[in-house]
Amino acid sequence: MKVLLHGCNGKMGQVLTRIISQMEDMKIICGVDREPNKIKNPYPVYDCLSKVQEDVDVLIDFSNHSALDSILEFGLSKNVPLVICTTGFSPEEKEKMKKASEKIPILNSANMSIGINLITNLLKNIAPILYGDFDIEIIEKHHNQKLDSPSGTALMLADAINSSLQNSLEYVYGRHSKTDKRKKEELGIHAIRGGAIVGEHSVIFAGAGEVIEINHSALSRDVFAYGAIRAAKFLVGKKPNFYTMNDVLK
Ligand SMILES: NC(=O)C1=CN([C@@H]2O[C@H](COP(=O)(O)OP(=O)(O)OC[C@H]3O[C@@H](n4cnc5c(N)ncnc54)[C@H](O)[C@@H]3O)[C@@H](O)[C@H]2O)C=CC1
Ligand SMILES: O=C(O)C1=N[C@H](C(=O)O)C[C@H](O)C1
Repeated sequence: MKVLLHGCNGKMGQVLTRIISQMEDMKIICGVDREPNKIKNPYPVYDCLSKVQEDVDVLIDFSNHSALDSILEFGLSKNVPLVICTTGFSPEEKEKMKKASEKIPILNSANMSIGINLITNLLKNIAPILYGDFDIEIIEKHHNQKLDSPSGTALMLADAINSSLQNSLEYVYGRHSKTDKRKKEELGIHAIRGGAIVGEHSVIFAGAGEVIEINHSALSRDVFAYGAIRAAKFLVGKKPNFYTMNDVLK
């Protein structure tokens, strides 16, 4: 399988470079990064997708939401499936992704780990049982280089809870300057940034007499890279559609 790695010189790009270099059934044919010369890679790196001439089977993206238009244009014009792992997309950008997936297979997930995707499903089952007696809050912690906040995963977990409650919740991002009491329909989302934290998410159900906390810690970035590789293998050969990690794990 021939891979184009978009965002190849970033933290995730370099983890994928290391892992795929040890694989026999996958090869990075070329990379794209807006800082193409930052790192010496064992494959050619271009500063934009329009310079790519190589034939590839799949594009894996860990870059920045601002690159979405060029990624969709590349996928649509060359009929290349896209595994989009970047976070921080606006609702309009997510809509563009879904529209493009009518023509090419696109897989998008804010978190490529098995654990977070299992928790997402679990939350859809337990939130309707607990809601009413329990207040729901999400806390996420990440390294000090992360650009988007709250994390894509925190939003994905919040959306899973909200969709199981007929989208009746109001997201409250932090509580700074708030002077009124918490309302039942609030879903608090809180972001912490520091050091080298890879990625930690807690969903808290706080009741009058007990607290349930569901935690996930990524111990290294390898877990996301292995998920992206699994997603790429899943996506090649699939019909045009919008896929998530749930489809991969089914
Ligand atoms: N879905 C998942 O499981 C995971 C998603 N992520 C997301 O992946 C993205 C990248 O994460 P990191 O590797 O930690 O970030 P990073 O900042 O270390 O790397 C991003 C790379 O993309 C490049 N880049 C930025 N804008 C670009 C553009 N317009 N065109 C081409 N290249 C561009 C940068 O030069 C950099 O080398 C973030 O959005 C992050 O939240 C990160 C880890 C796991
Ligand atoms: O930027 C990161 O590092 C991560 N980003 C993703 C997110 O925004 O949820 C996933 C993971 O937690 C690491």
